[in-house]
Amino acid sequence: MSNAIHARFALQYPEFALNVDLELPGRGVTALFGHSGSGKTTLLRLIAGLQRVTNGYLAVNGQVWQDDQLFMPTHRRPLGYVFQEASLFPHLTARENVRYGMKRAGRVMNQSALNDTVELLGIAQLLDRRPHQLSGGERQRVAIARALALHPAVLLMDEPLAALDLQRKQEILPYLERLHTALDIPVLYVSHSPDEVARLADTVVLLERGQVRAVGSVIELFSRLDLTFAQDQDASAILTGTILNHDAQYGLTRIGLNGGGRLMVTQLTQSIGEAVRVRVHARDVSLALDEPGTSSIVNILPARVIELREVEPAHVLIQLEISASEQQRLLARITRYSCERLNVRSGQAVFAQVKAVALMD
Ligand SMILES: Nc1ncnc2c1ncn2[C@@H]1O[C@H](COP(=O)(O)OP(=O)(O)OP(=O)(O)O)[C@@H](O)[C@H]1O
Repeated sequence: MSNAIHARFALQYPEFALNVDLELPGRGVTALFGHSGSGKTTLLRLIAGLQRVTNGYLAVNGQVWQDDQLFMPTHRRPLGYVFQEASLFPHLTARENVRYGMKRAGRVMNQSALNDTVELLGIAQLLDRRPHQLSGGERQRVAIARALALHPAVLLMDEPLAALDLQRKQEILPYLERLHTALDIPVLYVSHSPDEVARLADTVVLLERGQVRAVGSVIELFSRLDLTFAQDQDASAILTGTILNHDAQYGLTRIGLNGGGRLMVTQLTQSIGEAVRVRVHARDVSLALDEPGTSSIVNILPARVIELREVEPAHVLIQLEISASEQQRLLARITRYSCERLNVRSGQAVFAQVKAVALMD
């Protein structure tokens, strides 16, 4: 089902108004992204039924959870909710906490589904421990397993990494990354971190002051010059491709970009043919009008200038198209001086020189 969640809510606080009408996909991770106070948590709580407004409408997989006549209470909604801090029962082991989730669902999760969840979150070694014997990241993984044990129709996550330090975040991210491919239910993931969104999201809802500013694929929204992602110091674009080969002698991996073009990155562990997403920061991309000859930069991609925008007095952000058929876009951040010297204009054919590439999955 392409659009499995339909949510329409209007809410008015003395100093804040939320007004959304959203159709969201039935699979993959949808990030609810926005700055502090933009209404992310409020929207998640409305979907969970933890907060109630009149005239709201919510349907998940064709099942109405709220309309003018009906308001399904939270405990009857088939959803999993993961909070900023794992709210595990302190007197129960991790296994008992997960089983509690199953019992609450009123169903017995079959052993193989349970094993899959335990495997997905890598918690097999932790099942006999109590919450105080787990790190913050481990507790969150158990909390996610418990939420999944409810057999939810949707998994709601409210900044599940916010309470963790950087090291714990790094530990848990690979488990969260698996969610978009492993689960066949939608995940709504509240975040105010572009890094997390770039790594984890398939779809993004960008909220600004309680309004939906944009909805679309993470790839599309990151490369748009008019949105907050590109206006950030860490502006970046996301490219998709597959592993072509590894060069053990130089410790490099070659990636074939979807739609054409190649990128060389430091050696990866993925096998040949595997799909990967890479993130390229705008500050790591420079432009040349002619194909550069001898250069220490190995990644040079033919591109076409789509759009330019001044971001600060001294810099210009440029959106480049690498492949028209696959909608592969790059961002380049160059000085206004260089931009004028090269006389960069939209529609122009250029060469993008990519200094560094971060791999995401
Ligand atoms: N019960 C309430 N009464 C009045 N105002 C509220 C109430 N709850 C939230 N707000 C206001 O609504 C706005 C949105 O809050 P919300 O928690 O949804 O934002 P958020 O995007 O999740 O922010 P953060 O990233 O800081 O958690 C804020 O300005 C907040 O002060």
